[in-house]
Amino acid sequence: MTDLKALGYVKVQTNDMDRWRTFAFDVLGFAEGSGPDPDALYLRMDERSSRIVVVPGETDEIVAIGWEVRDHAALERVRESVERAGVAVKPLSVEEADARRVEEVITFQDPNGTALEVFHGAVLDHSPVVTPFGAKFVTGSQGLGHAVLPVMDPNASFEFYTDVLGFLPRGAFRIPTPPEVGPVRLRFLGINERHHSLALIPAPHAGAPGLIHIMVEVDTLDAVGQALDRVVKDGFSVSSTLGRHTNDKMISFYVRAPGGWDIEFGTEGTKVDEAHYSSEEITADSYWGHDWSGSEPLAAM
Ligand SMILES: Cc1ccc(O)c(O)c1CC[C@@H]1C(=O)CC[C@]2(C)C(=O)CC[C@@H]12
Ligand SMILES: [Fe+2]
Repeated sequence: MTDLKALGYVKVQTNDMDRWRTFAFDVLGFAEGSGPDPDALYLRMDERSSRIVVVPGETDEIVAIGWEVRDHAALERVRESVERAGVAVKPLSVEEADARRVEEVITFQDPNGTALEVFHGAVLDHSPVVTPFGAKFVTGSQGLGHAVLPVMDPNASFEFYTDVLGFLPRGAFRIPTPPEVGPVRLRFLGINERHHSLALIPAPHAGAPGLIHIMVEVDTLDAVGQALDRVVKDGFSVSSTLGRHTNDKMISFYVRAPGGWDIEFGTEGTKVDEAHYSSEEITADSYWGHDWSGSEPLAAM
């Protein structure tokens, strides 16, 4: 049983803040959130003050992934488990926790060098969530969505996330490769009813951007279609056309964010009942759609 409850927040940096501002608010339709850094963009989806934080930087890359636990006791259990695995854990200061709008937060690196944060006690913003095009994001106990990370050592990463952090395997997809390459499996991992909060894709190199995609879910197909219309109209690159995935049943499209990774924007994700679930291997990524042929190469691949 894992103490991690949900994907809480994601922080990324970019060298094109202006394009990101347009992308976040005018195209994808996030609400404007709040936070302490006047130079940052705070993307709001729900009663949290922000779910995605975009800060200026030299390079485009992931800064931190925030995983949520129930309370202080759960945070202590995670800290002990990570330390037992031989990984150094750093508690962040009260000021650093305040800046993240949480009560307490620790940080450590996953085997790929990605900075993870584990926190409890999110501070809520009770003002209405006013998204520019009226979209409603699906979050709550399912968290903000999912993150897909490139990993250089897939087995070490899978073992860390399952054995140390308690993620549950939620199936795999064997990526079609020539026989001489051997099996390459994209692995899905969950911690709540969302089919996957994390997926790991074997990739050749570490470093920027350290991210394949972030998925966010809205509550209607119309909101997905309307976002896709704005993506095309504003000249953002559609990495994958609309399609329905075979595992989480989500209807989504993928759009290239400034920085060489994608936002997956979807709806109709199924909910997993862990009491009756077994891990399965899908043999196609989608029932229909999801044509990647127009995609610019991912920076991580
Ligand atoms: C297969 C799948 C099921 C559910 C998801 O939410 C999901 O993101 C995926 C994987 C999509 C995946 C990708 O993001 C990068 C390029 C990939 C590896 C492909 O070339 C096929 C599947 C693609
Ligand atoms: Fe995805």
